[in-house]
Amino acid sequence: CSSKYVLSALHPMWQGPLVAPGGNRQSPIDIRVRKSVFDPHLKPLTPDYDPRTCSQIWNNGYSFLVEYDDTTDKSTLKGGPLEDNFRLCQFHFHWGESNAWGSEHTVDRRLFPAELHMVHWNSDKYSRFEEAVMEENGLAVIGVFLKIGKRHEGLQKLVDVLPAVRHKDSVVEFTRFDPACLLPTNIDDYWTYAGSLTTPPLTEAVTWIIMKQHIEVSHDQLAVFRSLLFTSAEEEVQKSMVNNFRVQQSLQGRTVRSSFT
Ligand SMILES: NS(=O)(=O)c1ccc(CCNC(=O)Nc2ccc(Cl)cc2)cc1
Ligand SMILES: [Zn+2]
Repeated sequence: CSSKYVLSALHPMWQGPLVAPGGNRQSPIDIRVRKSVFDPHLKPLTPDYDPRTCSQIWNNGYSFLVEYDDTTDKSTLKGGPLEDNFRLCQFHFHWGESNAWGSEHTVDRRLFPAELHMVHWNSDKYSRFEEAVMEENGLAVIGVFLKIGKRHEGLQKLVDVLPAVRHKDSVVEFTRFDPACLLPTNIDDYWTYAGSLTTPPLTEAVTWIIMKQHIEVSHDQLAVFRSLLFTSAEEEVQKSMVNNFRVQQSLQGRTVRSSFT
C-alpha cells in the first residue's frame, strides 16, 4: 500500500509528538479486562486475504512493513465491529530489546515481547490509504500479541528474508505470503476500541481489534527482528531496531468492548 506517502509526512519518530495535540482517543492503551464491556452485537470477524496481493517488504527506519497491493478488493476484512469493507494494505510489528517488553498494548498491565499490526483502510468510503488515514472511520488495525514459545512455521518465510532489508529504506520483493497464517486459531475473542495510529501522524482514525489469543514465535525468530537496523547503510553508527513501541496513552473515558464474556 502507499503508506510511504504518510511516512514522508512523519517527524523523526522518536522526536515526534509523544501526545497528539488535542488528542482524546490516542493509542496504545492498557486493556483493563474487568472494565471491558461485553457487546453481544459484535459479529465474528471475517478476514479474507489473497496471498497473491503480497508485494514487498520495506524497512522504513522504524519497523519492517510487509506491503500488499490494495488497488483492488482482493484482501479484505469485514465483520466484527466494522460496518464497512476494509482493505489490507500492510502489516508490521513492534518489539523490545528483551523478551520482557515490546508490545504497544497491554492486558491488565501485562507486556508481551512483540505485537503484530495488520493495517486495513475503509474502501467503501475512501479511494486510497492516505485519504482514509485522516478520517475517524478510516482504518481498522488487528493487533495480535506474540509470546516466546515454539517456532512459528508460517513466520519463517518472512524471517528468512529480513537480512535483505537490514538497513533503513531497503526494500525487497516478497510474494505469496498469506497473512492469515499469523492470526491466532481463535479470532472470535477480541477487544475493540476507538483509537489512533501509534506513530506519527498519530491520527485518530483507527478502530482497534485486539486478539485475546496470542501467537507463539521462537526466541531465535524474534532475535532476527532485533538484527534489523534503524539506520541506513551509509550511516557510520548502526543502531539496532528494538523498542519501536509507543508509550501508553490515557483511556480518557473510552469504553473497551469485548466480543466474549
Ligand atoms: N502502529 S499502527 O498500526 O498504529 C500504524 C499503522 C499505519 C501507519 C501509517 C503507515 N506507516 C507505518 O506503518 N509506520 C510505522 C510502522 C511501525 C513503526 Cl514501529 C513505525 C512506523 C502508522 C502506524
Ligand atoms: Zn503498529
